[in-house]
Amino acid sequence: MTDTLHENDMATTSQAVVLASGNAGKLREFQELLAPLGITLSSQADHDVPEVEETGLTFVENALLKARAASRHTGLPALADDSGLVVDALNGAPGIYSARYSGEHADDAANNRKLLDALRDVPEGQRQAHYWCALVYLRHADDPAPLIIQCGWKGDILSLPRGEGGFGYDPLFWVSEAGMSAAEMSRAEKNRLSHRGRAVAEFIDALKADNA
Ligand SMILES: O=c1nc[nH]c2c1ncn2[C@H]1C[C@H](O)[C@@H](COP(=O)(O)OP(=O)(O)OP(=O)(O)O)O1
Ligand SMILES: [Mg+2]
Repeated sequence: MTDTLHENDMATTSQAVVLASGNAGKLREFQELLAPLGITLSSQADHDVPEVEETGLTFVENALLKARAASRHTGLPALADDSGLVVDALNGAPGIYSARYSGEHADDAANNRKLLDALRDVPEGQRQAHYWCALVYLRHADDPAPLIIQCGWKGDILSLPRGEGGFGYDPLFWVSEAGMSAAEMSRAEKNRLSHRGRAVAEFIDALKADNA
């Protein structure tokens, strides 16, 4: 990701985009990741976008639903992220249900407890997982050719939480090449390695090509 602006970035500077998410952790990461581009990111809460039901069966379907609803409501281009944790030993659960794993209005702590419980009898060495991020950008609500980027991030599920940073399942997500959990990383380190950070880097390139 570049941190300087070039001439042909002008079309992307001061571009108003709505982030179709109600997740404060995601919003913070997106603001950090997109700040160098001069994109003015507002959250859907700023526009009173009603929450859309995530009825898709894949991350990408849900990201499309969220982006379309936010763009329709605001008249702005919309960026949505549908993401979650895919655990091999659980046949891919919690997957698209990651946010709702322990109930419809689940919080991160309850979801983490449920994950630890589900993996109680799964030994070290069999606790592989990956985060997945589907990023969708709609130029307008009826955009037939959205920008779609998907990235994963491999890790292992710990038996006890570690670290205070990040959000969601980060305290249980061990990244062996970094020797720490995602919640022990600096924000910059997580953004450099993570599913979302790398998807946003690819998105920035795609947006530049789109605006060129
Ligand atoms: O980097 C991450 N670090 C930790 N946990 C993460 C991460 N990325 C996704 N996750 C978890 C959080 C939530 O349990 C689910 C996302 O669910 P997802 O529906 O995409 O988001 P959400 O409902 O929290 O907000 P919204 O749909 O309004 O964007 O995956
Ligand atoms: Mg959601």
